Amino acid sequence: MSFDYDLFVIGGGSGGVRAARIAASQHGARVALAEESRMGGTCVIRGCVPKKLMVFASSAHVLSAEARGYGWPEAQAGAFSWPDFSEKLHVELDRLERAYTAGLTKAGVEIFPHRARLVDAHTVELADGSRKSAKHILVAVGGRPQKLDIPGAELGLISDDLFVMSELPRRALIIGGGFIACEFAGILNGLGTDTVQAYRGNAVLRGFDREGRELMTRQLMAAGVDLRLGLTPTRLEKQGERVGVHFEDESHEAFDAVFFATGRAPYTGDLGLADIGVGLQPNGAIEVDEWSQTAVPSIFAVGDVTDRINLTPVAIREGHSFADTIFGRQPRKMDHSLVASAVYTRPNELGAIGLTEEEAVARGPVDVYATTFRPMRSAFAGSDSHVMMKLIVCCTTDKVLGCHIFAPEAGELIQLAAIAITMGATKEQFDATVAVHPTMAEELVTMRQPTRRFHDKAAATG
Ligand SMILES: Cc1cc2nc3c(=O)[nH]c(=O)nc-3n(C[C@H](O)[C@H](O)[C@H](O)COP(=O)(O)OP(=O)(O)OC[C@H]3O[C@@H](n4cnc5c(N)ncnc54)[C@H](O)[C@@H]3O)c2cc1C
Ligand SMILES: NC(=O)c1ccc[n+]([C@@H]2O[C@H](COP(=O)([O-])OP(=O)(O)OC[C@H]3O[C@@H](n4cnc5c(N)ncnc54)[C@H](O)[C@@H]3O)[C@@H](O)[C@H]2O)c1
Repeated sequence: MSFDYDLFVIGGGSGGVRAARIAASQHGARVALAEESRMGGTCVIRGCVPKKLMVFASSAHVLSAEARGYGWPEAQAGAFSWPDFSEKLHVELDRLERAYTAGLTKAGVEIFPHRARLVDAHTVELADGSRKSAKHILVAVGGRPQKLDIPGAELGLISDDLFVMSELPRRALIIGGGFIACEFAGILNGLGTDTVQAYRGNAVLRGFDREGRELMTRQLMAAGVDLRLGLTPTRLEKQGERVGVHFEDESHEAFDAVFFATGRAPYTGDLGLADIGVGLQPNGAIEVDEWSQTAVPSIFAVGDVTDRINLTPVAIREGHSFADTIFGRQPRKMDHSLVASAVYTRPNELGAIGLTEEEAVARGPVDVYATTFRPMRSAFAGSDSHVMMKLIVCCTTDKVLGCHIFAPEAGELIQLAAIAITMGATKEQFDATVAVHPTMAEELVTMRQPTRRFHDKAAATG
């Protein structure tokens, strides 16, 4: 049977672009890709990249406060110009979008600027009505932000909206306590918006190490975010130009903008997947095996649409592994067992890899090496900001099972710790590493005595 292409990719985001480019340029496959919106997807256009640039923009007050502590009494951030920043931001995103498109074109990938859906195991239909056949189809359509199912939810915004606002809200509510809620609360607060964050739990960032969560919760409050724990909105209503919000505790307040940061869901509606036998989970995620293959052998899926670990480097690695396996005769699986991540806030970020203390203790036996301290950098400047370095060590193998860092640039630090931990480094090897002094991260190689020992699993968990 002959096909128009060897591979048709649906979705030009992190996973789809990488798979298409590698299949075409390194393995000589005939590849086409459909993208319904902008090339680059969530990470480049409405996620990691604009978010991180906004984190940098929002750091000015923290930096100027530190400068005052270091003998620059007049250091002030001054007024922030959203129009200036926004114009520059969009020039940069346009440049990146062009670079992604050029990379694919150079690799020989044919691009269709349309929405695509599946017709059968080897055929996709584009929004212009044309149909294309392919030996393999890769679904890499990502996810979409989810609002809460409450009356008036249509008055609320989602993360995509932050990057295209014509002006910054004077007073904003962010609903949620996950990655996006914490990063957005930090950004808006840092840019001068009066920011309220409502989270239903008792410490933000569920799933992260408990101590890190508590430090992040305190940091958000200390930075000026009005973080309200144990609170959920029940209804939104129009209140003139503003949005009125009713909460569970029967309180009511008005905001210029309300952002739902309440999770994302795989974007599989109306793709025709179930009709052709592709298995879906209740939340719409495509079911795949360890090779990212669906129940239909010619159809594969990578990235957020599979709801495994929803991070850009994971989508990229899954897409790359798929292309090498299918077109390069180099079978490679993505290993999801050790993936580092970071939450980008100021002054400290939270970086993590591997088991949290709570997960490790439940498995036992483990030793925990942890230190929380005021580093000389913030102490000298007169700030009360505390950092944390933590290693979780298996008592049987001496392997470092987890590392948690709450510190300035923790994203950068955890990236380096992740190399050693992915290589299977032991605590003895961490200890054998000579410190770099004076740094905060030297604590990772100088903690000699366990802070807590959990040798009896029953006692530890009981
Ligand atoms: C605000 C925010 C901040 C983030 N920050 C980080 C971070 O700092 N670090 C990190 O690692 N991750 C971050 N993420 C997560 C990261 O962006 C995603 O994990 C990553 O983009 C997933 O890549 P993907 O290829 O699966 O999907 P996407 O990048 O979402 O790409 C899917 C593409 O498919 C297109 N598409 C969808 N349906 C169709 C269709 N039917 N036909 C044609 N095209 C279609 C979409 O338009 C989109 O371009 C962030 C996410 C958000 C929302
Ligand atoms: N720095 C990063 O790497 C980064 C940044 C942003 C996003 N991301 C990725 O994007 C994904 C989506 O981010 P997110 O912050 O939207 O999701 P999330 O899963 O991290 O957080 C969702 C939040 O919404 C709350 N929530 C969910 N349902 C609720 C309900 N019914 N009532 C009240 N609260 C509710 C949850 O308690 C949680 O605090 C992340 O999981 C992550 O994989 C990564």
